[in-house]
Amino acid sequence: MERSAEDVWEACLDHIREHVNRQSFKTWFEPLSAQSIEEEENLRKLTIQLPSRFYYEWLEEHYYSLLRKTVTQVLGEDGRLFYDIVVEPDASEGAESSAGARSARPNEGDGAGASSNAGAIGSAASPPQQGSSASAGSANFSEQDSPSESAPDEEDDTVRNPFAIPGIQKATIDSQLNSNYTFDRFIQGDCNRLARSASWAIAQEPGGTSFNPFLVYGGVGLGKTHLIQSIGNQAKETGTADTVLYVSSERFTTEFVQSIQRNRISEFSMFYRQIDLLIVDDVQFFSGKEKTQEEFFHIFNALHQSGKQIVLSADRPPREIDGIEERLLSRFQWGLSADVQAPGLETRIAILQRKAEDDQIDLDQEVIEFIAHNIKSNIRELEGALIRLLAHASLHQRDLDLDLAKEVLRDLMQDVQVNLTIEEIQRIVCEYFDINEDLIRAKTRKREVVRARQIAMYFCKEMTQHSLKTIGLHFGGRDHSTVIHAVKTVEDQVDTDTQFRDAVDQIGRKIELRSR
Ligand SMILES: Nc1ncnc2c1ncn2[C@@H]1O[C@H](COP(=O)(O)OP(=O)(O)OP(=O)(O)O)[C@@H](O)[C@H]1O
Repeated sequence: MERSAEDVWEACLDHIREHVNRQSFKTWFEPLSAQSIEEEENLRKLTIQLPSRFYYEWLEEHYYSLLRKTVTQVLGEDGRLFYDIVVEPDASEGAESSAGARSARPNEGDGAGASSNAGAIGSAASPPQQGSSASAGSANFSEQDSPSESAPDEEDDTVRNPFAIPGIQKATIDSQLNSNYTFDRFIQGDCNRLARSASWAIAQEPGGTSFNPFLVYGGVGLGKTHLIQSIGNQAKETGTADTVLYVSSERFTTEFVQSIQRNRISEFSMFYRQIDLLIVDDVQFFSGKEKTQEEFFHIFNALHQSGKQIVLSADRPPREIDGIEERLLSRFQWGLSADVQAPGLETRIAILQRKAEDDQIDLDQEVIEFIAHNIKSNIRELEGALIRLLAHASLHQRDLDLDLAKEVLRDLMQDVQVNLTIEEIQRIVCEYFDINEDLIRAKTRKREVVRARQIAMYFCKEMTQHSLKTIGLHFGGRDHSTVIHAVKTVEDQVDTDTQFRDAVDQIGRKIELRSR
């Protein structure tokens, strides 16, 4: 008799339960539910529902192999696991896109915070087959043997309204916001007080304060994206802005270039002029891109003149951003610029406590304090330490106690290469393969360039604390799923190809030597 989706997923859960600890199981697997089981093209496809995009990213990063093995065990070699991210409650429009998500072409409506999406895990030894997607948070993989990468941005031809939800006729704009980035989850401290207060004021009355534009600046992983997205989420929730859009400057640039290629500049420009609250992350990436700056300048003026709110972030004060035209730089400073700094001890403790609470992790205060005492530079590292601790506890079936924290942090300290930058890794990898560095940031899919790009992404993930998003951005605006795919491709090939493994080892040693 055919087994129902629930039965199949139950069998999967039984298998998973044996391989993770109780805490991890409760946190990451219990909230998932089976949606459907289908036979298609000789594949047995089990679809499960995930409560949020965050789950998708977490499962992909931490439990990919386990899920792959589980699906093989339960469904056989032809088994495939698909994800469907449940429509988030505030996204009423998402219901329509949810239905279309699994049949949509890759990257239709691509973007963080889309209300639905789906990804796939293949049970065979190869990386997952293509999962159709309506969100940047979804899987979107290419074949293992293919030299091409899965770079959703490159395949997207929906320039007309890049952020519209597919299937909806009127210009319903998907805000691209991550619903986890809220004020509620943002811990205030001396390091971010001004930026946080100004953000809150703006969210109450977008365009109605003198903080327009509002620019948040500061170093890596200090909460800029979280804060500026909180403004968008809050404004949407309380209805102070109808049309909110979050976009990275890299994504803006890519869409702009595509609109030129497709002769659709006026549509591009019209699209941005409809936004009531425009949030642009990492504006330093506009540096040196004259045409994009010009377009952004006009959009900025149009929005500002009609009282619309503009929120920006940068990794340094506006005056220090090179390669941006003076007229744009001066506009960046019209309103308010506020910095975020590295958090002090109390704030670090509060952040860890909050994270543990949100993720329902039982953590002793002494463990929290130990992490907070030892990880000082940025909040992403702090989160990284907590995640690592969870992963170790889960993988080695250990208690989350101080002893484990000490072991894990020692490893972490050894792993993090001091001052190692993404650019440095790109340079070393390109030198090794004797290719021009610009190529790995360009769109070329030549086999040798793709290989170098994937290896460089792999080392950026392994040896720096940058987020997948940031790594992707440094490789010509690729998104985080491309980085995940690159890392898996390299890991798989290291396992099967000794020549390739030697090359990766040698590059790893070169990076280590130069980064000390
Ligand atoms: N004050 C805070 N309270 C709670 N979580 C925070 C805070 N600041 C940052 N975080 C968390 O730290 C992580 C990194 O933050 P975020 O991505 O916003 O940093 P960023 O400054 O934009 O970094 P980058 O420059 O690399 O883009 C996120 O998961 C975010 O939720």
